[in-house]
Amino acid sequence: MTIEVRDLDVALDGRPVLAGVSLTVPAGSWTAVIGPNGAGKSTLLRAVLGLLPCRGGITVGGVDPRALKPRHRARLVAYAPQAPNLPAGMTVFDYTLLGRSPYIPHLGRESARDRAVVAEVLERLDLAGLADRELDHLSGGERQRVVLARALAQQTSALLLDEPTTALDIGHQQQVMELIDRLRRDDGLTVVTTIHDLTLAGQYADDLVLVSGGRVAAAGPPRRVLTRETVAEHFDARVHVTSGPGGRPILSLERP
Ligand SMILES: Nc1ncnc2c1ncn2[C@@H]1O[C@H](COP(=O)(O)OP(=O)(O)OP(=O)(O)O)[C@@H](O)[C@H]1O
Repeated sequence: MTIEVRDLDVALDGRPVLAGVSLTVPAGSWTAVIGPNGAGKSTLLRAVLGLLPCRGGITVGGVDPRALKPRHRARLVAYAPQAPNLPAGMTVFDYTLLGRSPYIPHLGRESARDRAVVAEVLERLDLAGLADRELDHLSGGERQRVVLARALAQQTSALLLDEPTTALDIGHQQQVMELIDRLRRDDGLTVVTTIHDLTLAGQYADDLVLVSGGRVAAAGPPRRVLTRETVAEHFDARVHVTSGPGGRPILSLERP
């Protein structure tokens, strides 16, 4: 399911946040949106979801999500926000089951299949042992995986993930990135993630889109986008870039 954004303008509180943003994410591919703090990355994901008033073209699988009712939109594209509100007292299983809401009839109950999908997702995310735990009794990294679990339980063809790895230790970072990669290969998912770890972004994504000051400053394969000069210009950081496996760039900070 291809995601297309054309000449997107978003203003929040009367202030332009994104201007003239265009990008294409081919079906079954993974694009990472990178950029400095406040550049507009999360705003871009929320606009693609149809959650923000904006000007410009947006289609997911040829459909404009802004034209859909929330229930139908949630069957088209799933979203894991950076800092969601997690209801205290709710269990991991029940929270993940919320991802099945778009499939449960009004005034109806979840089916055995809905519960089986949730159990499978929890298993894949190494959360099965925490299924009965309340959300406010989880670590930050566990909470982050539960938010991802809810999005995966929606079983959409397009997945938007805002900073899916920030609170995770290195093992769980790798596990989550490998899982996302496997899902898109096995199930043909189209994935867009924002991510701050540039090396991690470059290791996994097919394409990077660098958003800076609300505009697309660079886009393309990681080795073209992640250059020493680009990182210096847009992040004000000094890095050394080497070529890793498959020519993918590996960045290390250089002390001034
Ligand atoms: N509801 C809002 N009203 C007004 N301004 C907002 C609102 N939400 C975000 N902004 C502003 O829009 C800009 C872009 O924010 P956004 O969260 O998209 O950035 P980001 O690139 O995701 O940043 P970070 O890397 O820090 O998460 C920021 O200047 C932010 O202060």
